[in-house]
Amino acid sequence: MPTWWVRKSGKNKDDSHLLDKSIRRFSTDNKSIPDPPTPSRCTPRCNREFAGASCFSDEKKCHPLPLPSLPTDQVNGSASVSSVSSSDSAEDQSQPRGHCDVKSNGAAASSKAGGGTRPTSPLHNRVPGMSLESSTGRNDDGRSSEYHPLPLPPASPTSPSGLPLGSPTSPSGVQGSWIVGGSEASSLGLSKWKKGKFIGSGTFGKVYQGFNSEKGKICAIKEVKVISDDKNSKESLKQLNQEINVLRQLCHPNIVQYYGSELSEETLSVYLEYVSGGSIHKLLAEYGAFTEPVIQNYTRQILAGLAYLHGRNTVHRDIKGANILVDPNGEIKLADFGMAKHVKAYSTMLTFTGSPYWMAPEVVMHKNGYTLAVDVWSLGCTILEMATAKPPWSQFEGVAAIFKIGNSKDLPEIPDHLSNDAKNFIRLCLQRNPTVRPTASQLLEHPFLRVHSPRVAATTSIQKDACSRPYDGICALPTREPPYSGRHPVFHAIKSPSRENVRAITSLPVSPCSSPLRQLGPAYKSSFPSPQHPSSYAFRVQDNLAEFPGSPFRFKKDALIEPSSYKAQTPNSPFRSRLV
Ligand SMILES: Nc1ncnc2c1ncn2[C@@H]1O[C@H](COP(=O)(O)OP(=O)(O)OP(=O)(O)O)[C@@H](O)[C@H]1O
Repeated sequence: MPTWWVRKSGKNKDDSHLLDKSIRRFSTDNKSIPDPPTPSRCTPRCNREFAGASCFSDEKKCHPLPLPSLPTDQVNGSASVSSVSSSDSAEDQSQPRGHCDVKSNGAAASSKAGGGTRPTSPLHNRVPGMSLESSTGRNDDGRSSEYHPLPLPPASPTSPSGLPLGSPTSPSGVQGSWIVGGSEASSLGLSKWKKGKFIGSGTFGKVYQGFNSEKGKICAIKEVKVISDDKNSKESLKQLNQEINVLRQLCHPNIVQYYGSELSEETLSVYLEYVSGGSIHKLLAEYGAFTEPVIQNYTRQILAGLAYLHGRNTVHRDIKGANILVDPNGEIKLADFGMAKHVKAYSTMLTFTGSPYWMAPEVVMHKNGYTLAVDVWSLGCTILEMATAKPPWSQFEGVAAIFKIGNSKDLPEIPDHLSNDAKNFIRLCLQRNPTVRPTASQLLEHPFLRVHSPRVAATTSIQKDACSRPYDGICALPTREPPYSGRHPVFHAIKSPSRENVRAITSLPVSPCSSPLRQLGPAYKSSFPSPQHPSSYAFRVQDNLAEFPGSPFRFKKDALIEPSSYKAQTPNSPFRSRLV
């Protein structure tokens, strides 16, 4: 057994001075007024953007936002509509799930599997100065990103040569209406994807089911409204754009597949693989805590997705039950990449991002930034969530929990009924020193994930083979020994990055997550409420600051947020706040 399996948690220096420092940053004149408990969804996140690190403090780094309702003459000659969307070729879309052709440069793949030339994706009508990718029309890594893959359904026979100018946009919000962006349908200004039933809302938009009436395929459409001069809309668009930029480069059976995106006058829509089982969070709320074999199976798949993600130097930063979807076969799909970020070499990520209860100590303490290891901590928390149907530290209110995470040596309670392997696994994930936390790839070898049942092994094997198309010409997926074999998983062409020395791929600005959209009314609430936290409460911000009663933590009002929109971060109070 590798030594790190049995390594005790790294000795934790007394970090109270750091926390004190954090606390001292908060002003003391506060008059917070507790709100009544909120029944809203349990997706609390925090975001602390430090001066200089904030997206808003460095506009150049920000993704330009779509400019809604532009005069028609600005729209690249368009007669009436600014529509930014694109298409993967039919080839891409015709692949079964998992056969993806991920394009890192935004360009259509140049050749078919058979060697022929495949139709390229359309160049979109681009609004001057407006890009889904960046202000320069390039990704931050300098690669051109002139267009997105079109949201064509899998198995779509043809690819469009371009979107028509002046495509009519369907009225958003009308169920069953057509959405601009299809292939042949482009001549009609119609998409093959039809917006269907409402699935749920997140902080930054609503999710609908989409249906392709030609192929009978189903997708999920994540949609954000484009509202001129609306800060919330701007924030949501940034967040979704961030998600697009990360997701479009990923292809893994345990990561929700990106199909394409589209910007119309009214909405930014992202087309995603539809995962019908809902989130782990939802399953826990409906059916209660999972048994150990289920936890084991899900954990293995979460780790496979994470190992792939980390192999691309990308950190998810919001791993938790609500962001992990389960399909009817029990396949896990990591979702909600709005917080995800590529890790830069030697860079320190100082954004305070994530959901408090799942947040790693180094994020809370903002010690020298943080790395891929934050996802491993959150995984440990998610395992506890699966085992107890509650987030870890749930006996504490939001800031008290943050205090506990950041300034104590305590571990969250680990249920006694779990096996020793499971307990050991959790403890490894929850080591306070991130440098001794095992990587996702290493954890795949842990005895806890050893497959005892040949059925589970077969399932895992099928999943691994499913996504066999290369990324950038290199197969980035595990194709040899499955991780449960007890040997180190082999990820072709992926080097597990050293946490201290990760190569920069690109760095995309992370939108602050303090969007008030989390606090808004029913329209923004998920159709599936989180289980009530026993000690939940909300609070209101007065002036610029708010604090939890009896807590030294204070939250500065986000520049973009109306004071009344703040809520406390409890497991069922979905707020993101910027700590200063
Ligand atoms: N690809 C998908 N397939 C099926 N359902 C999905 C998909 N993506 C999201 N959903 C569901 O849509 C709802 C909203 O998801 P979304 O990712 O926008 O927000 P969230 O993760 O629930 O919350 P937040 O963004 O605040 O963290 C959730 O109920 C989620 O389970």
